[in-house]
Amino acid sequence: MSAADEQMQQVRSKATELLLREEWGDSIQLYSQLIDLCEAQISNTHQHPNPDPLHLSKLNKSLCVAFSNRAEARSKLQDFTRALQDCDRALRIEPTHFKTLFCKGKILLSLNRYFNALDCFKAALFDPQGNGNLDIVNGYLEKCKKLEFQSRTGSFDLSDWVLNGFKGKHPELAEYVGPVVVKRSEISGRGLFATKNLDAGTLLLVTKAIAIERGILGGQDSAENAQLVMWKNFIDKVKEAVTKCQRTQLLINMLSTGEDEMELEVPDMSIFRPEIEGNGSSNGHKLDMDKILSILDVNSLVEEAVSAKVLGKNSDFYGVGLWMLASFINHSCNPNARRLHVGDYVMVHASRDVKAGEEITFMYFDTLSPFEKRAEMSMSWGFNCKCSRCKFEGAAVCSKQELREIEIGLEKGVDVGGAVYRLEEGMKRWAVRGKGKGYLRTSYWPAYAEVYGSDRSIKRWSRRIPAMEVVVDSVVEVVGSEEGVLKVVVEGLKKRGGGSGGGGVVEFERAMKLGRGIYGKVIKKQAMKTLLEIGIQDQSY
Ligand SMILES: C[S@@+](CC[C@H](N)C(=O)[O-])C[C@H]1O[C@@H](n2cnc3c(N)ncnc32)[C@H](O)[C@@H]1O
Repeated sequence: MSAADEQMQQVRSKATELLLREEWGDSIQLYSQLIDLCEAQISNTHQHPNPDPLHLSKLNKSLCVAFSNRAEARSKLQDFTRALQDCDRALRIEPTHFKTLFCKGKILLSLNRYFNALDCFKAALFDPQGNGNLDIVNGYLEKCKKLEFQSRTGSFDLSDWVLNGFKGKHPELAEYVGPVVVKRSEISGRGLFATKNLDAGTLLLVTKAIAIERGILGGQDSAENAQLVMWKNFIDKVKEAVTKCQRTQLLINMLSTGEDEMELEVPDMSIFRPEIEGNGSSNGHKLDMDKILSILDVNSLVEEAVSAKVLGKNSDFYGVGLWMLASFINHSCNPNARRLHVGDYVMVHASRDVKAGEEITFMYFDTLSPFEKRAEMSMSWGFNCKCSRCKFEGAAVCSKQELREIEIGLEKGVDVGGAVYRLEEGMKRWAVRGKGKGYLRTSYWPAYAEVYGSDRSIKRWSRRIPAMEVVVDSVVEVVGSEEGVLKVVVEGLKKRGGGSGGGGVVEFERAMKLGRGIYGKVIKKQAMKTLLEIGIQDQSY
């Protein structure tokens, strides 16, 4: 054995040992050395007048395996762009190399490039080693097919998981871009718009977080600290994601920093489709950390644990993340969409019927509150809300003083029934009708909910204030389906002893429609029925 061969042998066995010990960073270094040694030897051999074909073939085999193993180590460190480059270099030497095809398939799958992943797993079956791993490869093939179908058609079904109380591993999801397009918005900068008429519950998009950080918050002081630590970790994760993937960097750079939004470019929808290949690594590009921090301030979302709330569990769970296409959705206090967090994915669906061309909006903060409170929350988000409801309530000068008095009364603990009555009478005097009435009822919904939830209040006020169903319908017209509203409807059904087969059939149907707006069509009708019936029976709901 030549000295060069011996040196290669030593580096190879050390690199393999590190790979087996899962010391990814160090094994990458050694495989890089091995690759250099192999390439130098191959080039030397080619310079020989009579190169030994057997030796050359062995060297090529070694080079292919070194690229393949370095790809595996890089993929473990989520450095997918460079891992894919290694896979391609290995496959140029040996196009059916099983281990490389398998590794490349798995990387493409985690990048949500289902169709390309499918091709890799299919090709892996042609390698003799593929036959030995038939079950595993077939398992991946099936998974790719399922996700590719979901991503193409938007057919998701979360019924079993939801009915199971959101326990256990969440279902596997594909990314999906539904009937939506990014366009210039009258609210601010760019926004997302419906490309066709949609009914409540229609799925609009499913997208995986660029980065996410979760934790459990303790009491007041420790909660603030925990939140700060989580925010720092989250920034580090985003930084890492941007460094490792140029596509991520390009996408993040398209997001708003909250300033000069009218100047921002309107992206083509193709950039949100995961099948579009990124172009190389982001090495050499300088990160503008100040810009990224502003982008995170403006676009990060806190996970809403809808599942926990609906089941009556109030957890200290907190999660913050960045989801790309969802970042183009503007806020409105008159929203028509909701988001549901499932694992690292966010699913956005219509929370009421939406017309083609209408802007898709969801709420960044609680909109079941009065104008002034919403204005404060909007300012803490760094903008002055320009939605239709805020424009209406901001301009309703005649009623402002009286509304303020109602609010102060509620803060001081006056009889809520009296406050609701005063508001309803006020709206008659101010000639507020239609949607305007819905806007104000929504702003004071917690007071209405308290009245409808209390037997004593209802007994006293029911003849002087509108029926619960009337108010629910007008509030839903404004904010779409909402958990707090559903809760009041379910409470009403409970009191009547109603279920799907009980007395309140119309009320049950109303609850079903609300449920669909909250969860979307990803929960099938029968499962929604069962979920509501559980809620009606559950004392803690
Ligand atoms: C997540 S981005 C939404 C997409 C953004 N319009 C864009 O062009 O990228 C959030 C930013 O959009 C603007 N925005 C969202 N909703 C708004 C609203 N209701 N009124 C005014 N500005 C809003 C604010 O500048 C906010 O910081």
